[in-house]
Amino acid sequence: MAAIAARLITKLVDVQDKYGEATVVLTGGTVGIGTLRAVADSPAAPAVDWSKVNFWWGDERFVGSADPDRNTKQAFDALLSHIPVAPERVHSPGSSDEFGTPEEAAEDYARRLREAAATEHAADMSDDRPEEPSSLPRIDVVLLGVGPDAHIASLFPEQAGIREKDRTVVGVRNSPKPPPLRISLTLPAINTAAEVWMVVAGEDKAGAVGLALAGANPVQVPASGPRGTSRTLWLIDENAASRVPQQLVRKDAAGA
Ligand SMILES: O=C(O)[C@H](O)[C@@H](O)[C@H](O)[C@H](O)COP(=O)(O)O
Repeated sequence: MAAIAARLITKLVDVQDKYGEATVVLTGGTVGIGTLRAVADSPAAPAVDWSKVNFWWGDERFVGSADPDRNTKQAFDALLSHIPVAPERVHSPGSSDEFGTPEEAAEDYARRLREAAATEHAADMSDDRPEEPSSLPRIDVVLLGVGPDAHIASLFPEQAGIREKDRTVVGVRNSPKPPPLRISLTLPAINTAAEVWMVVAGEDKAGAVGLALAGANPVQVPASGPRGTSRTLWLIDENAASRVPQQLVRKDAAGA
């Protein structure tokens, strides 16, 4: 995960050079959180101006705000509490302390994303600025783990979330991975990002990765759906890559 961390640090520095700030969407799970820990441990971490990084989450478990299951809490423990973030740039999805249902928390999160997009639109003085603000701010990098069933964020095979076409954020019930209640960005929202990085490790993911790279239908294999507008990177270890045709594997990515 040190290699993914180094790549992320470099990316954030590059984006800050270009735009003055950078926006990253984090994920939960062992690889997502392990990557953040590796960023915190990296001697290159101070190269990023962390006070000018906007943090959002691709999904969150709908539990109490102090629950150790919260992706945001795990991200704070792994990285955010070790770097000088600007609190107003850290956009944690709402918890079950603040909202009665995951759908209400999803609506609130979608509203905050819209507001960030509107603020960005108002500040954009460029000639090619669109007339209307979009419903999402510019996203530079989305990190996504992949489950053994090929889920990404909290979009699970055959469930309503992965079929969602209109909304940017959905409430999720009956998640096969505990806890059952979650909120998640939708695939159309994820696919507005410039870069999507699939971060995957372990042999139990090999089937999911193989099917995704073979171009399976995202409703059955959500991991085949994400596409960054500039690029989509698969940063996977050798075990997770064991069912990918060898011609598609670039060895420098192995062990990432
Ligand atoms: O909240 C979550 O659980 C996730 O965001 C989920 O999508 C995760 O990223 C994958 O399940 C991969 O998790 P692992 O890296 O632990 O396999």
